[in-house]
Amino acid sequence: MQTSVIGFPRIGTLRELKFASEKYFRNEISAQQLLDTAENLRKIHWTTQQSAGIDYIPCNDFSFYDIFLDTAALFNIIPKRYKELQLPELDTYFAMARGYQGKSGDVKALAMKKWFNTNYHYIVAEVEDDTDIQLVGEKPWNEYNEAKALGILTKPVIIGPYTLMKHCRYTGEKKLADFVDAVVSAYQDFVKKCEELEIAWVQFDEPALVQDMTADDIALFHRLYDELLPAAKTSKILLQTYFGDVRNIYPDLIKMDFAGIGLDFIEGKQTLSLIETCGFPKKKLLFAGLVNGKNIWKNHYEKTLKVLKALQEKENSVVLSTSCSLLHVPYTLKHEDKLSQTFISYFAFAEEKLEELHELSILADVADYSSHAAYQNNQKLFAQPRDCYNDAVKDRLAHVTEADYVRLPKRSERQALQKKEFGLPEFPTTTIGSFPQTKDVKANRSAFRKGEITRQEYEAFNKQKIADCVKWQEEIGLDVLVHGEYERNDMVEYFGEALGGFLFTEKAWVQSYGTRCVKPPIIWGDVFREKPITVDWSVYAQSLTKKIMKGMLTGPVTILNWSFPREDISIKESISQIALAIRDEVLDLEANGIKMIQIDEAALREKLPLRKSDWYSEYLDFAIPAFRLTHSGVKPETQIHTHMCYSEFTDIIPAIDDMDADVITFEASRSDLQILDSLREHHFETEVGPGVYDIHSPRVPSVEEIVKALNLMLTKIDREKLWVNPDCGLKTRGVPETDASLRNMVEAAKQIRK
Ligand SMILES: Nc1nc2c(c(=O)[nH]1)N[C@@H](CNc1ccc(C(=O)N[C@@H](CCC(=O)N[C@@H](CCC(=O)N[C@@H](CCC(=O)O)C(=O)O)C(=O)O)C(=O)O)cc1)CN2
Ligand code: MET
Ligand SMILES: [Zn+2]
Repeated sequence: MQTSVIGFPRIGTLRELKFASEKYFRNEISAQQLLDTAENLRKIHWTTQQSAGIDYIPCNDFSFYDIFLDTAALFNIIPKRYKELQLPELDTYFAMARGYQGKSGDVKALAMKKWFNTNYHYIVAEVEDDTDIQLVGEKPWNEYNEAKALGILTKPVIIGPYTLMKHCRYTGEKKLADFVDAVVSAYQDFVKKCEELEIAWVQFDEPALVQDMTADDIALFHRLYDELLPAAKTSKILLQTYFGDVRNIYPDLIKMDFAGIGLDFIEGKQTLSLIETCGFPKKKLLFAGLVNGKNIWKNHYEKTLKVLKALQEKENSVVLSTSCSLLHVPYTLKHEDKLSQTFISYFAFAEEKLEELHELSILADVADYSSHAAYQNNQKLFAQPRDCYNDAVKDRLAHVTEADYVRLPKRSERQALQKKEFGLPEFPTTTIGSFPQTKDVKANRSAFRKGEITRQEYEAFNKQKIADCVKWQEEIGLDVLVHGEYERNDMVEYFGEALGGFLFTEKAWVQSYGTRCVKPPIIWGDVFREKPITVDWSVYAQSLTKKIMKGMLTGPVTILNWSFPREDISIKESISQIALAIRDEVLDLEANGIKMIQIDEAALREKLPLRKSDWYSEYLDFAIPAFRLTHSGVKPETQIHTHMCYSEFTDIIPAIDDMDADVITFEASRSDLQILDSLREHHFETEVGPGVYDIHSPRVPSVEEIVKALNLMLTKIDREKLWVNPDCGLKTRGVPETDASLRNMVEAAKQIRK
């Protein structure tokens, strides 16, 4: 059986691309040096896949920032304001991704959005009325030729026309429909170019097919491909889907002229039954996504082989594939020196998944695989009990009652009490929690980890940072302060390290956006809190100021969503366990004099199931109560804040209000402020701080700009409910821009109060 990889991590085993790109941004290396690093990485990634015996190796899955933006740029979808900067091609690209403030002008970055149900983010390309969509780039073929020179024949990957069109923003009068002809002809040119180079296979990624599709969507899909497919005469087109099943369009797909169709058998709940009921054409290749591209547990060979055998019995031509790009898992287990072999034996990262693909493809071809060592070893692993259960946790969860999910008194009463308690000015100013994670902060943590300094020295340094941060915030004139989160590497990894039941890794980085990576902890067993986690830091910070210090926690849904979850118990059970652990922390903070506590649920909206029909039954019905469980035990005067990274919750506003927080801050500055209309429409009760500026870019917002944003907000939100804050934490920012931005923000709040 042949094997295929949808996409491979591009950041490098040890994040070489991240470090090179950041050096380039700081003008420490030249563009050529960055390009060289990239070329070298691609070489390693291709040869690694080749030596693992992978048959369909992707190219053009490499990206300096994001593959969606790459596809847009390939087709000249570049807004005028970036072209007008007249920068070299690479810098125009980075200007779209990161914004640009310099000699050539001042433009914000394009919007960034989460990529389906992952913690990866793509850049939302903008189509303007006069955007002339056509093939202008060379990237896929440069990479193809680069691999070819190494003796490796690859399949170029691009975002397919349907997903591209559905995920672009149309900023002028013209709508999606007005660009269909241009898009078709641009993709036809793409295919032609592939044929000129005698490329055997081309992969069109169409994850948008796993979302609910209307009749219009299906018609659009036909419109695009019915004209495009005839252009492919010698090159074969693989229609690749992932993150779910394609139930709305499957019967159409199998009738269309694709040479191969890639389906997700991991998240696609109905994939198998679709094949069973509608069949799969014998003359097409079925790329069966059976090796999980999103989680890090070893593949259970017995289960996978059963599916493969069933597909083979029906005489399908099957290529074994990953369920999605391996971009979403870390690169390799090789550098995990501190995890014991027992733990390691349960995991497979990207490199190890190549091995799984290879082993499975061999087993699938033999009649009796059960006598093979690879199979037997795998069986042994899954047969032995894992040391991961904790009876006390199970018992506690069993005794949670309905009342534990309800905070009293009701919010409107609490809000009145809290107004008196805190005596804050109108439009209180605050931040989301983290302050710049400067070099010294990371170096201190790194030295502590390597055992170069003592715990006392490590903590003394962080305390000094906190003290400086408190002083800094007082000087800027912020109303509600934070301690700055200097002790945290990442908001989720930090709690993962502190909670029982979690494992953490050393080098298992996964790209989140651009050069930014996360190291998701692994939920190994039942989760519990051993001892207070954040209390000392918060109490210390509060002792330094008369102003209110917000305690800072991460909520259970986000901790779960940004970790690698267990596969042996339900997500709901894991989330509930984490909720109880966070509840203990909330109550300890309160008992130690912390009067405002923010429980971040940055990822709550992010993991909403891709199909609306699953939203409540499979998610919100337990995610929202889990959040309430964390804070229902506090006094009426204690103010509970939450923070969400995306404002795109128009369609679940009642659910968000139902979290029963007193205040919510969220990201609104990169998107339009439509959300505000919806909040009003739904009589949203929670006080709100829609971010007044974008922290994902180094650009400093002017006072006027913020005043304008606030004035607009005031047309939609009651004045006694509006907070003033950036749209997310400041950890990725530098000190100078943070200082300037926050001062402008406080000044803007003052002007508005007048
Ligand atoms: N988990 C998670 N998901 C999220 C977010 C988030 O904050 N967390 N935010 C949203 C946006 N995504 C983001 C993802 C990552 C970062 C981010 O800042 N990542 C940092 C890494 C943070 C971190 O853990 N840093 C480590 C340091 C790791 C490191 O590079 N160490 C060096 C050594 C450093 C030294 O000696 O100076 C090394 O290992 O080589 C630490 O502080 O301890 C980065 O990529 O630069 C920000 C936002 C959505 N998803
Ligand atoms: N409190 C966190 C911070 O400020 C929330 C971040 S949401 C990604 O960094
Ligand atoms: Zn955020």
